[in-house]
Amino acid sequence: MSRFVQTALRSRASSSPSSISRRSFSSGSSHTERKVAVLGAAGGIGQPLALLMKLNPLVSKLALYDIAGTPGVAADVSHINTGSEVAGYMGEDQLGRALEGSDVVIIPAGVPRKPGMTRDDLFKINAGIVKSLCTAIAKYCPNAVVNMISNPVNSTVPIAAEVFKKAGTYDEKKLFGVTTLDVVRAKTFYAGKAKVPVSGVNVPVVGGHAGITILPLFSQATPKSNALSDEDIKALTKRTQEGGTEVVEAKAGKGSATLSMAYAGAVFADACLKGLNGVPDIVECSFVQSSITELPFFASKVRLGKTGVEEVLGLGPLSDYEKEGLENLKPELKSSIEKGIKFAKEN
Ligand SMILES: NC(=O)C1=CN([C@@H]2O[C@H](COP(=O)(O)OP(=O)(O)OC[C@H]3O[C@@H](n4cnc5c(N)ncnc54)[C@H](O)[C@@H]3O)[C@@H](O)[C@H]2O)C=CC1
Ligand SMILES: O=C([O-])CC(=O)C(=O)O
Repeated sequence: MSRFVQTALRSRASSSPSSISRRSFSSGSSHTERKVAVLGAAGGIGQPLALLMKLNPLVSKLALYDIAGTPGVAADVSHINTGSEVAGYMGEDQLGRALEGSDVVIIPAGVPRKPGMTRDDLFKINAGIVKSLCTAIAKYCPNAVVNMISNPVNSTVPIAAEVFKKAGTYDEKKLFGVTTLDVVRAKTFYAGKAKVPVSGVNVPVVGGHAGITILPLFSQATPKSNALSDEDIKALTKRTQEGGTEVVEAKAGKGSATLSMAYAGAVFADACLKGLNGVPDIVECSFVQSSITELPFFASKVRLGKTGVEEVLGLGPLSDYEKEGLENLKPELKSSIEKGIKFAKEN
């Protein structure tokens, strides 16, 4: 079992981060030392996410953990001449050291979907993986901000909350389900249909992260477009809700979104780091503990700050179509949340 070879590769380039990285993940104080750990770092999401975090000037230490494959990924990423120090950790006996001192822990560990599966079909395997990783987080870096990518997010976030509660370390301000890919897709699809430059587009996406629980609020999209009919909005909503399935089917058995997810995960982690560093007015959508509906967890816009969630923002005015979508998603989201809580309580 423990033939795990430790690999701690350290590279600290003396040069400052490249201009590319500065453009990609901008501003904020880059002087605060921040450690980011990626759990599942050798996977389809983990590898490009490790690359993008290595390009982020706000990161000073990058810990790459997986049950296999991290020595190669860490060696590779560590040669990039940006300022952060990279270390690879492999196997459970090295998890503690990977986590110690982390400010942000990103979790893309677990199995992805194949065609014909729902995200909930991943519960059986991923629930246990998330539970054990969160148990270690509670022990080794209880104050870290946690970015949960592993599916089904609608259940894995409640599992994490229960694990932290049991350990006495739960801080609802520090637990985030990463729903940024839904926003990324909504922006791209809206810009394409409305024929506006995507760089200026914003679309809030609320609810959860599976099928109809993903509710893009195109009525609040900016810039406003008068070119879109009700039918266009319905089609954009459906495409956003099924964006993950579109990729799963296109990959035809070779997994789900990895590159766009790594991008989305890097955008969200960058926002968390900026918030921690005191950069004002950082707002992103995320699946968090919430009281804006009757459900205990809900995705909406949140303001990020020095302690994590500074404010959970309300839903704002909804169109009739969105109001209907909101009511329709609640039963499924409620049952996914309850499934996660039940699992964590019984295991
Ligand atoms: N939140 C979101 O928007 C999205 C979530 N996902 C989810 O992200 C997860 C990962 O997807 P991929 O990277 O494509 O899968 P993958 O199979 O390519 O990579 C998963 C990695 O997790 C590792 N792993 C398994 N058990 C582990 C453990 N106990 N500790 C640490 N690492 C462990 C594996 O060794 C593997 O390297 C899936 O659950 C997928 O559904 C995927 C896309 C979007
Ligand atoms: O669809 C999947 O299984 C992966 C995922 O969450 C996404 O791409 O949004």
